[in-house]
Amino acid sequence: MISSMGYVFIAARDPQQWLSYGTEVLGMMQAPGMPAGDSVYLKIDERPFRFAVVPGEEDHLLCCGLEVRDGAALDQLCKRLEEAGVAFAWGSAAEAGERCVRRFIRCSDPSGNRLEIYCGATLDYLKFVSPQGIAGFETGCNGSAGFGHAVLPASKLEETHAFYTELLGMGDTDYMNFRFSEDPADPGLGLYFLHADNPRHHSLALFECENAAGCIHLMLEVSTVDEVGYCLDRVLARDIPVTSTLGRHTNDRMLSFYMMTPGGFPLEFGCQGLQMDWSDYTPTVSATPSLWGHKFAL
Ligand SMILES: Cc1ccc(O)c(O)c1CC[C@@H]1C(=O)CC[C@]2(C)C(=O)CC[C@@H]12
Ligand SMILES: [Fe+2]
Repeated sequence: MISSMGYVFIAARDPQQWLSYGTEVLGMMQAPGMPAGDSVYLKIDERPFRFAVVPGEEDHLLCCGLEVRDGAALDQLCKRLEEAGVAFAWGSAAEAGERCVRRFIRCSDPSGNRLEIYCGATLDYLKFVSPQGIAGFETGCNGSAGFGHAVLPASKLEETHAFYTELLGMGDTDYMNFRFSEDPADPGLGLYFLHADNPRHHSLALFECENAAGCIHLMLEVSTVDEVGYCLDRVLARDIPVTSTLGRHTNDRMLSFYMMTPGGFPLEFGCQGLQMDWSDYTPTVSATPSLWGHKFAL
């Protein structure tokens, strides 16, 4: 039912930090079609914006914007939330306008992650001109594959997984269990990878933990390995902490590295992620996160 991970709202003590980070390091574009003010809007494709950074008391992820295909899908989803007794509220017309969507609702998942679920996203078709010369980000036709993925903290892992799969209709892609100790009694920490109705291997992952920044990481995908390398050079030139070295993930074959953002959470920057066909897919359980590399510093 969810078609993609469309946008995020990020709270920042100083949104201007995100402007320089987003444009100079990530190669995103300051969104020309969005209001200039205290907030910073960053664009990577036909969508007016993908990251909205608004002034706040703390640096953290505010919410994820999940896209559904049309108004009927949104109404159907609301019915399911109502039947399940999940509280939600309609955004106002003015708020929908700010997001460049027709209609949206707000709700929270069982672990407290805030969501907006919307339909009717506007395509502004303003030419994407990367300040770092990136030809394009991988977001699918008209941005239908979303900006990338988000990994969210889920202290109530199983309940939260059920919320996204059974209520929102996302699909299981993969599961991993991380054991950080040798103790055989240690159950480890679970990580669910979930897909939306697009070819991206996962649009959302849920990691069994608490997290002050409200986000384990966000991911952006570019088209070539060179753009990943150029970005890594920009990161190193600015002494931005690399939270994981370059590596290739097992499950989605993404070649990526992770860096710290001004939001207090990392961002994964990668390429070559698998394009999946969900019509004939069996969810997997993976024993290891990476084929090579990805030495995590945190
Ligand atoms: C394993 C994996 C596959 C595909 C991805 O896009 C991806 O981000 C990951 C790694 C996710 C995960 C994380 O972000 C938090 C820290 C984790 C749990 C680790 O300590 C190893 C794998 C990491
Ligand atoms: Fe990731």
